[in-house]
Formats: sequence, C-alpha cells, structure tokens
Amino acid sequence: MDKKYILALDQGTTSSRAIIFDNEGRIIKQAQKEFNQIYPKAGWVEHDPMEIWGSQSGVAREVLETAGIKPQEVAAIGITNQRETVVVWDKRTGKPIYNAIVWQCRRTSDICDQLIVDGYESYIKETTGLVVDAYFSATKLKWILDYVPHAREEGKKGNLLFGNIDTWLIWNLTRGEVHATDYSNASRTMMYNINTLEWDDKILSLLDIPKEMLPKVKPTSGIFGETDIQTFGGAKIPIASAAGDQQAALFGQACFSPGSVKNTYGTGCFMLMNTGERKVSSKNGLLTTIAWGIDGRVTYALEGSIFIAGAAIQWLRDELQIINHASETEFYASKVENTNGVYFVPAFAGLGAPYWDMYARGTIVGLTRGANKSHIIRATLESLAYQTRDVIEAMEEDSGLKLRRLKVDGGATVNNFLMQFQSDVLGSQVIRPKITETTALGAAYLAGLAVGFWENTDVLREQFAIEREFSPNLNFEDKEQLYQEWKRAVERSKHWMLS
Ligand SMILES: Nc1ncnc2c1ncn2[C@@H]1O[C@H](COP(=O)(O)OP(=O)(O)O)[C@@H](O)[C@H]1O
Ligand SMILES: O=P(O)(O)OC[C@H](O)CO
Repeated sequence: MDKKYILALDQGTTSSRAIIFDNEGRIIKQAQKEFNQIYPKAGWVEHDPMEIWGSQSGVAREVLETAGIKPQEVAAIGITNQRETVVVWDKRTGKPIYNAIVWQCRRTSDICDQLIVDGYESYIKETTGLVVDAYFSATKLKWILDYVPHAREEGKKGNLLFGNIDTWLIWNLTRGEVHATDYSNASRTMMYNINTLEWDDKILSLLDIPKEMLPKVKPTSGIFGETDIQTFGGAKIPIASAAGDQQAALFGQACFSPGSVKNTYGTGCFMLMNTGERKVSSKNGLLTTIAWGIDGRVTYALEGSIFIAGAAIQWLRDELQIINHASETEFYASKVENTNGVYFVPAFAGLGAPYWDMYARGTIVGLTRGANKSHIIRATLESLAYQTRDVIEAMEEDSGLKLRRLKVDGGATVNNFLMQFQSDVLGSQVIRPKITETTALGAAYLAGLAVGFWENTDVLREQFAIEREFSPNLNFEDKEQLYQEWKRAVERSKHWMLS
C-alpha cells in the first residue's frame, strides 16, 4: 500500500491535536481534545501525564478513523510538544510518580533565586543559552526529586525516567522501548549544554539530578523508533521527528534561512528568529536556543518567550466571564475607538522576555468611571501586540536586523483586529499563512524529510502560501505614545509578589 500521508501529533498546553497531511502539505483531517488544567495553588500549574497520553493517542486513532485512512498508509509520525513541562515516571510500571509540572508553573522561583545568589547566572546563560527562570525544566525536575518520597534515591538506582512531553509520548508510543528526546527540546531544559551538545554535568550536580534519568538526545528529524503494534491496530509506524512546538512552527513557516522570524500566538506568544549556525547571545533578555538538528548540523535561534497571550483571552472567558467565546473579542474591540486609557498587563505567570520577572503579576491600570467591558477586552487584545513589540525591539537590537515582515500563526491569529493592531503598533507587515497549523506542519515536514516523503526544504518552501497580509495604517499617529504608556503599565506590574 502506498504511504501517502504524514501524521503529526501536536501536544499543546491546553489540547492534544492530531493532523494528517498529504504530500502537498495540505490538511486532510484533524482531531483535537482539550484536557484538564490543574492549579493546586496560586501560581502552580500541573497536567495529568496519563490524560495527556490518553488524549494524544485517542485523537491520533480518531483522526485516522474519521479520515478513513489506514495506519499502513502513514509514512511517518511527527511529534511536537509544549516544551519545558516535566514528567517523571517509574520505568518498571510506566506510571508517573507525580503530575507533570507545566512550563507556566512558578513553584520553583526560590530555587532559581538561590542559583542567582550563588552566582551561577552567567554560567547557566553561557552553557544553556537560557536565563535562570522557573519556566525551564531543570528546577521543576529538582522539585520532584526533592519532594516526592524516595524519588532521588530511585532515580539514582536507575528506576525513574525524566522526560519532556515528547519523550513521554515516544516512550508510550514505543511501549517503553525508546527513551529519547531531540536537540530542540533538550535546549529548553536548562541542563543541556548547547555548545558541546551534551547534558551539563556541573548543572546536574548543582541540582543533584541523576544523569541516569535523562533521555538520549537525537536529531530533530530522524527515526526515533516505531510505534508499538497495539497503538495503531497492528501497524508499526516510524516516529520520524520530535521538536519543541515553537521550533516546529519556525520550520512549518518555512523559516529555513538565517534572519527569518515567526511569532506564534497561542496560550503564550513565542517569537523565534533563525540565526543559522550562529549562537547569538542576547543582551536584551532573549534566549539562545536550538531550532533543530538535522543531518549532523545544528541550527540555532533567538527566542522571545511571552508567557500569557491567548491565555488572557481564556481568562476573560472563563474567570471574568465577560465573553462566551474567544472570537467575540474582535467584535467588542472594534466597537470602541480605543481602550479609553486602560492597559492590561497579563503577567499571570510573571513576565518572560524581555523582562524576566518571576514576581510580576497581572495588572489593569488606567481605569476610570467610563471604562467598560469593550475597553477591557480591547486592552487584553492590545496587550498581545505590545508584548510582541517588546520582544521585536529586543530582537532587532540583538541581531542588528530590522524586521519588516512578521510571519504569524497560532490560535489568536484568526483575530483580524489583533493582526491589524499588531501591524500598526510595529509599523511592519504581518503575514498570515494559509495554513496556521504551522506547528503540526513543521513536525510533519521534519518527519517527512527523515523518511524521504519530501526530498528537501526547497520543496517545502514552495508550499508556503499567504492567506492575508496586514499593512500598517499610516494614519496611526499615536502609536509611539500608546506604546510608551504600555511600558509604564508594565513597570506597575513588576515585582508585585515582593512588595
Ligand atoms: N478569535 C480569537 N481571538 C483571540 N484569541 C483567540 C481567538 N481564538 C482563539 N484564541 C486564543 O488562541 C489560543 C489557542 O491557540 P492555540 O494555538 O491552539 O494554543 P495552544 O497551542 O497554546 O494551546 C487560546 O488561548 C485562545 O484564547
Ligand atoms: O503549547 P503552546 O503552544 O502553548 O506552547 C508552549 C511552549 O512550548 C512553552 O514554551
């Protein structure tokens, strides 16, 4: 039987998705399932790893069934995942010893403070490319080893395994045969040396993390193993890529050349610039990270990570309950001419790039008696655009390049108000591709390249198609003033938990 499709598994922060692509890079069918967000305490976020596996394998089977495609017709599986999130499980039972600690979780801020006080900040930046922050995996893993009874002891005996979500999925898909990750995911752990491409012994010893628990790091595009016959009714499908979701989106946007940039507007916002073989060390709060490793060559990226973007829209819906659906925000925001002086800094999980303040918290300023629901909704959408400008300014300064075009993707990019405002506030073109599922597409491309489904990136570049381009409104004279006000609002949100 001809192998005509690639199956991408996109395990995100709020949902598990499975998408089937054909050789033209077209979406044939998709399935999606949301799963529970667990908030045990203020600032803590967890997921149930079994629910993640159940929802991800469930949608994978469902999408094949509803599309009427046999597993034997799938050339390869590509995996892409929410990054940094930590799972630790017992390799003898396959059961997690604790819930997954999610990238947004702030519980290890004090461990990070201690690393800074002890003078390890610059060592960590030089070796891992990252700033010391609770966002990354290393301190989350240390927390589990410190607080779950006997965890460190069992880890040292080699009974426990650590993985990010890619590793957890690969291990389950292969029924415990393969314990591996890829360069892009490893580069988000804060314990991987992006210069030598090895786990960093000094950081492991600082945090007392047993090396035995860590997965083997493999190329992003390449064979990780084959699915177990029970998962897909007897078919063994090669797992041919694993990539952090933001790096996968960079690939899916065909940002193959140094200097190309994309911004993804999902739960958070993540802007990545391909810097090729160059590791650009940021002076402005950006991260140096691995985009992908293919054919023995590692490509680096500069990243600006914004923790809360679409999640602020979900907050309007779920907590404030002033909208029923995210799509309503466009209507309300367009109903008013401006925010009436209201600024919303959605620092629910502290502030990421370029500020890196673990103790910032969400702030709404500028409220007057005339401020209404539409103004607050508009201020929420505008906060995504302002945060993006914060990151772009840092990126332009670090790279020395002026950004004239921004490729965008992710759930919130369907919002035309947001895209136009983004273009206005940047003074740049905003380019929305036909396929906004670029994360899954990137994982599919990476897997397809590994099995010869696509020959090379030139073929993929030709598949990139624009759906709509937004140009800056030249009459938008107030933009500098508005942006300066935004910066003042950010100052108000900073260090909140410390004051
Ligand atoms: N029309 C819309 N306007 C603004 N935000 C939206 C809209 N539709 C969805 N979103 C936001 O997009 C996010 C989902 O995007 P997605 O790329 O699926 O995120 P993730 O991969 O992080 O789960 C949600 O946070 C949601 O609030
Ligand atoms: O799952 P997403 O799309 O919210 O992405 C999360 C990022 O990978 C966190 O670094």
